[in-house]
Amino acid sequence: MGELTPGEREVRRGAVGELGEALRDLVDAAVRTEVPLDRLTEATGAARELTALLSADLREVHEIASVDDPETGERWYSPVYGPGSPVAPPMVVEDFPDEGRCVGRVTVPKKLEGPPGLVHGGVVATLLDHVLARSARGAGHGGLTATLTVTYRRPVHLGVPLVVIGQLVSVEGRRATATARLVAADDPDTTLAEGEALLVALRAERASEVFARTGRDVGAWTSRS
Ligand SMILES: CCCCCCCCCC(=O)SCCNC(=O)CCNC(=O)[C@H](O)C(C)(C)COP(=O)(O)OP(=O)(O)OC[C@H]1O[C@@H](n2cnc3c(N)ncnc32)[C@H](O)[C@@H]1OP(=O)(O)O
Repeated sequence: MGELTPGEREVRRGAVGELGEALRDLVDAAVRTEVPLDRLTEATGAARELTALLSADLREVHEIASVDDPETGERWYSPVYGPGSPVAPPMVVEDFPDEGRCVGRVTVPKKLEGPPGLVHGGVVATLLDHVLARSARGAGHGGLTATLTVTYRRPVHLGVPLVVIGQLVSVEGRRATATARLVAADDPDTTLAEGEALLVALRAERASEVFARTGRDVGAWTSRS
């Protein structure tokens, strides 16, 4: 699909979000179902039909979605916040660029379980990584995560509203550092997990190489975004 007009993009974003929500419901049912074997077989056939329907026109793996905005870095299929992603929890993020801060709200579903009833540790790291990079990005210091330290202080439960706060701490040339906390919405004083990251902005020529296969100008990952 070629580039969309702003109006077309808005309409398609709405449809992508609706499909994403339906697929998240499907994934939730798939990981919680205890229906008999014949129902599982029937569902497998229906899932394969749905795959064929969507596969009639697919992007290449490096291609950026027509609903995305590569300049701002907004990704409609982000595994963290993408409205179209079946695997995203999804997290809803509010940006406070003047304060170098962003605040994510998320309730982690069954599909992202680690120990029984608890959020997988890699998912906790992913949520923290997102707000760490995003707090810097929002303040104009786009970059890739070079180091990420996660401290798991308390078990994080599935199905509980969580708040994840990212805060840009310092910027020195192409390097930025940020810190993040994850808390339960109803107990904001108890830290469940915390993160610290070094984010390094790509040099412009390196960004051109890294993102060459997307065929687009991806400005959001350099310090000039
Ligand atoms: C709106 C939506 C917001 C979305 C947010 C999404 C968040 C997603 C975040 C991610 O998942 S990013 C993906 C995971 N990360 C990567 O794939 C990064 C892979 N690593 C690299 O590409 C390079 O190693 C890296 C860009 C991090 C650094 O390579 P460079 O060649 O640009 O670094 P260079 O060697 O020139 O070093 C630049 C500076 O950073 C420092 N540095 C680099 N890596 C470091 C490191 N690992 N530890 C400490 N310092 C480091 C280095 O010392 C130097 O400091 P100085 O400027 O003071 O000399």
